[in-house]
Amino acid sequence: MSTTRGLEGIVATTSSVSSIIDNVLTYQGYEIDDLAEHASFEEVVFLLWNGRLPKESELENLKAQLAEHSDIPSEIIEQMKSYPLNSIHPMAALRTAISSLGLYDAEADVMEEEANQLKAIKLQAKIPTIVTTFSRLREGKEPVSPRKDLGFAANFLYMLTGEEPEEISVNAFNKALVLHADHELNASTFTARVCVATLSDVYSGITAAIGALKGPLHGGANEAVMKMLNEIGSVENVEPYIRKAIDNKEKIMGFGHRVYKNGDPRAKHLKEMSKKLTEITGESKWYEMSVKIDELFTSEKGILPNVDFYSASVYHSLGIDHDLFTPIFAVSRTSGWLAHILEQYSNNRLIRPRAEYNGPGKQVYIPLEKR
Ligand SMILES: CC(=O)SCCNC(=O)CCNC(=O)[C@H](O)C(C)(C)COP(=O)(O)OP(=O)(O)OC[C@H]1O[C@@H](n2cnc3c(N)ncnc32)[C@H](O)[C@@H]1OP(=O)(O)O
Ligand SMILES: O=C([O-])CC(=O)C(=O)O
Repeated sequence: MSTTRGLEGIVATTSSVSSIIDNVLTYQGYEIDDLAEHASFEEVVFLLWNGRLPKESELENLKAQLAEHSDIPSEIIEQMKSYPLNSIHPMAALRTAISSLGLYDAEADVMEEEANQLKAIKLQAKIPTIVTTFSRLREGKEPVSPRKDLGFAANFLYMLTGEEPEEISVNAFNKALVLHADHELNASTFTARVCVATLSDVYSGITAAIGALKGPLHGGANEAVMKMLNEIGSVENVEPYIRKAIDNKEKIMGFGHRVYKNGDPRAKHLKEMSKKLTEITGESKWYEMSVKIDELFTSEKGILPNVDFYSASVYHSLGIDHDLFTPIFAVSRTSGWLAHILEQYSNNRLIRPRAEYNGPGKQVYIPLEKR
């Protein structure tokens, strides 16, 4: 047996959900550049789950279903009120609340295809409400109920603030959701597939995936980028900060990728959005600092920014709390996780690789009193 650290380069499944070939990312054959430019998040959800773009009536139907299921059980709100609201990370709250949500779905363990499709709708519809409810509760405010007449992106921003968002914010947020929706066999998606391949339920799969996304080497990096930008504080401080980090062999968050060695195709869209939004907020420094970090780190190390790097200044410009960046990633990626979960069920086999043993040789048991 031979091993590959971190399963690098190992092809672990076939999938038609998304692909990364020659640095080009596609969802069901549609290039990300095209989708980022033209598609609504709801269209992308339909695409990922059905393998084709929706017709107008199909899109309306999906939107209506998402709106219909967007309220969360009052028990979940009550439970959230009992969380230690001001000391926990919203990703921990989200992981717990999604797991609890399964308790209130009488069909959680029903394995028929139709039941699983309905669970997918419910989860996609409710995850924004959970994230925004948590955010409101910890601010000591009443949760804002979802508005059935707003689209997915607008409704999220509305539930967060209680105010109808401006079109420019909705468009930017929609594009960010589209860009984060799926990404082949990334760590959290693989986690979801491993979980449901035991024929465990959809809620377990999404809960497991949230746990994997939370880490700073994966989805948690977007919040870590904003922390770094805050620490640096000004464009002048970029160079000494980054040079010191390079000398100390520290990681620069938001850079590097297991698959993309020539750059993440999503980053340019977020960079452009960061430029526009920071100009509007009058806080161009976040964009300028990001560009300077990018130029310096790329030229010194040849390591390029990933999706998490410029998304930090984008979300900050939308007025979103920094520790909600990763939950927002989860709101979008739930669509991809669900597509992969449904695909896994449709052609399932238990996922169970091997480990090469490197522990001690044969040992003889020594009774406790003689050790
Ligand atoms: C949505 C997402 O999940 S995108 C990724 C988000 N994560 C981050 O931004 C965290 C920072 N980046 C990283 O930690 C890594 O680049 C990962 C985890 C994304 C990819 O890891 P791997 O594929 O294992 O890359 P690996 O660690 O082998 O990197 C190769 C070399 O580049 C270095 N490197 C990679 N990324 C970085 C970075 N961000 N900062 C500094 N050095 C880095 C590694 O230290 C390693 O150097 P070495 O060969 O001298 O040991
Ligand atoms: O694919 C990966 O390893 C990480 C990533 O960029 C994502 O999940 O979007």
